[in-house]
Formats: sequence, C-alpha cells, structure tokens
Amino acid sequence: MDAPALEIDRVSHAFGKRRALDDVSLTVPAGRFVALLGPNGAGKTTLFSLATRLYTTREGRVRIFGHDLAREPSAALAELGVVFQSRTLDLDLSVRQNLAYHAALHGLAGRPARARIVHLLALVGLGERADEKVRTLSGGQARRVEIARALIHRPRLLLLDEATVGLDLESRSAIVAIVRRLVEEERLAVLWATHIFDEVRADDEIYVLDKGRIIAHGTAGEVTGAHLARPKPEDMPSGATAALEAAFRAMIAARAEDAA
Ligand SMILES: Nc1ncnc2c1ncn2[C@@H]1O[C@H](COP(=O)(O)OP(=O)(O)OP(=O)(O)O)[C@@H](O)[C@H]1O
Repeated sequence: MDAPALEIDRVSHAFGKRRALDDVSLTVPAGRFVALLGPNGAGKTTLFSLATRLYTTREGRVRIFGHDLAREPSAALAELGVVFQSRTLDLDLSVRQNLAYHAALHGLAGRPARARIVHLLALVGLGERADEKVRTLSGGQARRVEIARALIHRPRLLLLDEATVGLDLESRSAIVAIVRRLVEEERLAVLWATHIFDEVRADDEIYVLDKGRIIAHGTAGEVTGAHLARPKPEDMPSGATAALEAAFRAMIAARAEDAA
C-alpha cells in the first residue's frame, strides 16, 4: 500500500506569542482529494508554509509519501506541487516562458520540457494561449497556468491554498473541475484549502480548521449531519452547500461560546 501523500502529524506553530497552529494532524491519502475548510485566519496558509518548508517545523512532523520533510527534504519536495494564494507568475513573460523557466529550475529542459508544457497546457485548457503574455489572461486563466506550472515536475501531491479566491463563479467551477479530473484520471493527491462551501461535495473528506485547531473531520456529509442534529426550522438549509455552511457556523459559534 502507498504511504499517504501527506501526513501532518501533531504540528504546532507560533508567531511570537500568537499560536497559529495547535497540535494539528491530518492525512491526505495517495490519489485522493481532501478539503481543508477554514475561515480567514484559521491557519491554512501557515500549514501550507510548513508543508512546503517555507517555515521550519519545530513541533510535530510533516511527511510526504513517507519522506520526512525535515530529514529528507529533497525527496519529500520532489513529490510536491503547490499553488499559493498570492499570484506568482511573471506577467511580462508568455505562458510558455513562465512554464519553461520553472521546468529549468527542476532540471527539465529541451524537448522533454517542451513536450511536458504542451501536455500540461492542454490539460488546463490553455494550449492556444501558450505564446501570449500572462498579462493578457483573465484571473482564472492565470490560476490554471499556475496549476500547470505546479505539476511540471510530475509531483504526486498538489497543495492549493484558496486557489479560487477572487474569481467569478464560472472560473471557479472550471478550476475545481480541472483539479478533480487530475485526481480521478492522474491519481493526483490534492489538499484543497478553501472557505467557500460550494467547492466541497458531500462525499469529500474534509478537515475543518478554526483558530489553529482541527475541530471536525469526516466526509462533508458526516460533518454536516453531526453539527446540524437539531437545526431550528428557520435555519433548515436548502441544499448540501447551505447545510455545510450552516454546520460550519454552528461549530464556530459553539467554540466561541465555550471560549467565553
Ligand atoms: N507572518 C506572520 N506573523 C505574525 N502572525 C501571522 C503571520 N502569518 C500569519 N499570522 C497569524 O496566524 C494566524 C493564521 O494565519 P493564516 O494566514 O495561516 O490563516 P489562513 O487560514 O490562511 O487565513 P487567510 O485565508 O486569511 O490567509 C492568524 O492569526 C494570522 O494573523
């Protein structure tokens, strides 16, 4: 059996006195889509920064396909692709140039690099825009280039931090569909961080992060059921997305009451 794509094992992280992550554990199995749901400030970006070794993990362990990130960083990071929340493409280079530059950083050049770029741009539906400057693309298209770029070295795990933030509904749906297809067809493992409920399906495995702690884990359907046991009639949600959102609000409210 494959080692899990990602194991976050009892990880904590503080910025000075502010504890951004507190004893967080989560697992993304190989070839699976897992969502990390949390409001702004929950700690999602901090978790991504630790999983990509931007920050050093001082408490707890991160393993990628069984490779300990602290002890075997090269082997671990070779399996990892990441799309950060903030945009990082060079706007004045073409789509192809952006990808070629990134390929070179991974030691991929010449014909194999060119072929990989063509393949990935087709995968994200941008084959025809390869020679246009990134500046001419829409926000959603630029995000799709970032997904292609993150996959250039054939990682088996992709982390996406609020990849659809600021995009219109149509662009968001296109990106979610591309990522889900990569999971189904290419057996890519994905950790999808979001605070947008309609990106999560009832049968998706989710972790709910709030104020640095995992407060719920299960399928979205299970989490919704557990936290909406006694909904008030006026709160009865009309669909799966609304149900998850209502459950989420119930959890956060319960935690706020406990803290008071
Ligand atoms: N570099 C930093 N220095 C100090 N505090 C930080 C730093 N980065 C994050 N924090 C704090 O850590 C907590 C978690 O922030 P983080 O950015 O990880 O959350 P998030 O879930 O990604 O939210 P968002 O979606 O708004 O980015 C917040 O209280 C934030 O203010």
